Amino acid sequence: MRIDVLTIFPDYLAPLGLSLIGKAREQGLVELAVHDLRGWTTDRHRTVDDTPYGGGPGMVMRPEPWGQALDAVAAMGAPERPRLVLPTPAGRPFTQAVAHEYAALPWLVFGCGRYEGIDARVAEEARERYDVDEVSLGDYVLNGGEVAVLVVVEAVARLLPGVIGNAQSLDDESHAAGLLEAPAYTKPALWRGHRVPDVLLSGDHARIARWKRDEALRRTRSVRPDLVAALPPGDLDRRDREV
Ligand SMILES: Nc1ccc2ncsc2c1
Repeated sequence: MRIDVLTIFPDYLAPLGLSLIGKAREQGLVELAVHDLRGWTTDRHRTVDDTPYGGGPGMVMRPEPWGQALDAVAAMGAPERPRLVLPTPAGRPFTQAVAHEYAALPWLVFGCGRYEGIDARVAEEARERYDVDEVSLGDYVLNGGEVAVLVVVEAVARLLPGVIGNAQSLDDESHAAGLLEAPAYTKPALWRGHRVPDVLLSGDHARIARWKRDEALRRTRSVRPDLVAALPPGDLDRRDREV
């Protein structure tokens, strides 16, 4: 997978060179390039923002540098048509399903907005050369898209074959099968008066699997009933409904 990131704060993306993503890059599983948007400005002050039409507070990112930058990046991988991902509080929810969708793509280009956002014509015009996707990480607002890109890139890259050592762990984690994961425990069996549930020490794999399923259901019903309601009808058996 190729990943390009456009930002006015390239240093914000430095963590992508560490640990998991760093190894994925070393293994050639991910090819990452971070580009400074100011490289496509033409004035002495390298201006990327201006006052908003219609008034209001703050500044809006100018379309010209974005247009030039997106032209240049599209040309780097042509004739492939990349997915342009624009993190924004006004986007569709970024979920584990979207992470899997992205992980199946050959090329992601991320555009990091700042200020009050990017001139709306940039996303419109980019559709000529990109499949454009505005995504939200949740109902809160950051100062820019960079932190959101760090989250999305990690969520996607870890799904790529070979990036996670034990791929099986992807199957049991939260949201993998529409539920939150069961609580996890390790040694010691007794810690500050708190015992590990006996079933996990039983060695009875069928009972353990059932316990994990029950706990996942209980936890999901408690904090994310919306996820239980969204499960396909066939996913819950009669016993599940009794949990
Ligand atoms: N450009 C921008 C600004 C704020 C924000 N908050 C969550 S994603 C995002 C993206």
